[in-house]
Amino acid sequence: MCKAVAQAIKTDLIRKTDPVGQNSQKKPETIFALSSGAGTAGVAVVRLSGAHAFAALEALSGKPVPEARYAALRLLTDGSGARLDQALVIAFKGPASFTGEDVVELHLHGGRAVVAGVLEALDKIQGLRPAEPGEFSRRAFDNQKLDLTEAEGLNDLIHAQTAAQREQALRQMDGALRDLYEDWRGRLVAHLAHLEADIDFPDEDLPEGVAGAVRPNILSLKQEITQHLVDGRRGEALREGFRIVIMGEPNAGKSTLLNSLAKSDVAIVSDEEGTTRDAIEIQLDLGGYPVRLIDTAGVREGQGAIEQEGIRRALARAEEADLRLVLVRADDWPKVPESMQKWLDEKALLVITQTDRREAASGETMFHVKHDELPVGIIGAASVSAKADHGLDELFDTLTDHVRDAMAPREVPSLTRVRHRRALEDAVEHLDRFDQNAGMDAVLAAEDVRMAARSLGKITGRVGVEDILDVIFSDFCIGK
Ligand SMILES: Nc1nc2c(c(=O)[nH]1)N(C=O)[C@@H](CNc1ccc(C(=O)N[C@@H](CCC(=O)O)C(=O)O)cc1)CN2
Ligand SMILES: Nc1nc2c(ncn2[C@@H]2O[C@H](COP(=O)(O)OP(=O)(O)OP(=O)(O)O)[C@@H](O)[C@H]2O)c(=O)[nH]1
Ligand SMILES: [Mg+2]
Repeated sequence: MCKAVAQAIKTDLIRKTDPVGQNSQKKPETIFALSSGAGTAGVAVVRLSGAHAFAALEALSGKPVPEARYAALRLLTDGSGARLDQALVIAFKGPASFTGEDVVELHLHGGRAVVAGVLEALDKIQGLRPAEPGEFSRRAFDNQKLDLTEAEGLNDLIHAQTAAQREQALRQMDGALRDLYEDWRGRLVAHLAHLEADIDFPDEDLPEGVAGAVRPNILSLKQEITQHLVDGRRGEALREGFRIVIMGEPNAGKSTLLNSLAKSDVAIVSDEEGTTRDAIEIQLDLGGYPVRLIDTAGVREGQGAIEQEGIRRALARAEEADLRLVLVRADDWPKVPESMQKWLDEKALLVITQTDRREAASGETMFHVKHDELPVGIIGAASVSAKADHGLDELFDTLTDHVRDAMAPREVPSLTRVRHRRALEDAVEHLDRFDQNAGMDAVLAAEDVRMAARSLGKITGRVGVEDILDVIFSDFCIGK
């Protein structure tokens, strides 16, 4: 019975670790799309990929395809002979191309009529059709030019807004995450081979069985994965933007601070309490790191349904913040409003606002926060006056330092996506189960390791991902 199970596991392992692409049977159609950005530019690039790409170029140019990977100037005309453009064209012979198929690039003049005319002419050619979003990258994946982490890195690079995002995306495209996850998977598969051999041919010299012997190795691997999981969201924050939420009572000066940091008049400011209702989000680049700065409704006992909903949203944003700026008016300090006390924790920076008013009222020349008045456990404190333009540069620098600390790359590449996080959590769960089964049931223990290896394989796309591929690639732009 055991042998049958072991055989089944082995067969499954071999089948499931087959790269997905090799199972795709039918010849894909030839696709085309505008691959350069939307809007008029000097040059626009239309890309074709598939078996009919070269024939299509011959049809448009009326000439033989130029030598692979050499640019050539060609007059393009449509089926009725109307001139479309004097274009630079390049052919890439598969498999030495981005997709692994025959690829043609048409470098056109960027005008609307040129691009539209060429796309229309291509659409009329037999065997060609417009590409779906991400379809070029999907083909590169199917032809093993990219694994999923590299494809996701490519998509991140296209959307990178800051230097640090670009750096992280390039690192992922270089295969940094693939190497890390494949290394872990490879080690699990090696352990699995031993476990399965032991099921077939038990080793009488090892009373605990092989499961007992490989247990320490597997547990230390689990430890490595767990360590990677608790990196404080740094890679994800870098991809999505680090969320800084401004919160406080009405009239604390939240919207004023947002406008100061944004250096732009984004949010309405007034001395009426409850001015801001919707959360207002802006994007900042702090030292190359992407930040989403969010102004929220002042927290108090809400006056009416709309304000109450605003406050509910404010608290929801505060909950998911990476950093909270908790604003307290200098006039109130050192009293902290009841509603803000619970938010002064290890994710909070206390910001004392409107110091000019307190100085005017008390005659203090320079307002200072006394160290022993600060709540324990918070990140730090700052004091500002928007009116006197005081402390804002310092706050800006403090935020930049904090954001850099939170997102700067480390030696080991960071986790960048929830999809990867879920798969790694699954793997850890299976390894926990292995730990429980190891001394008791060799067959179950082997199965747990196999499942953990499968979870890791899903990240790079080695196994069992057919169902999620459409979701992943449809997130890409058309032409990519
Ligand atoms: N004009 C143009 N520029 C572009 C792209 C493109 O597709 N076209 N790229 C699109 O993303 C990026 C470059 N990426 C590319 C990646 C691989 C191959 C390629 O031909 N690979 C072959 C040969 C490799 C080699 O010669 O070293 C292969 O992998 O076999 C081409 C472009 C950025 N710039
Ligand atoms: N003197 C002085 N007044 C300020 C300062 N910052 C903000 N104010 C004033 O304080 C009032 C409230 O400012 P807002 O920025 O609208 O306050 P808020 O926290 O966004 O208020 P709500 O949106 O109602 O929750 C406005 O009249 C501002 O002009 C400051 O540094 N000094
Ligand atoms: Mg406001």
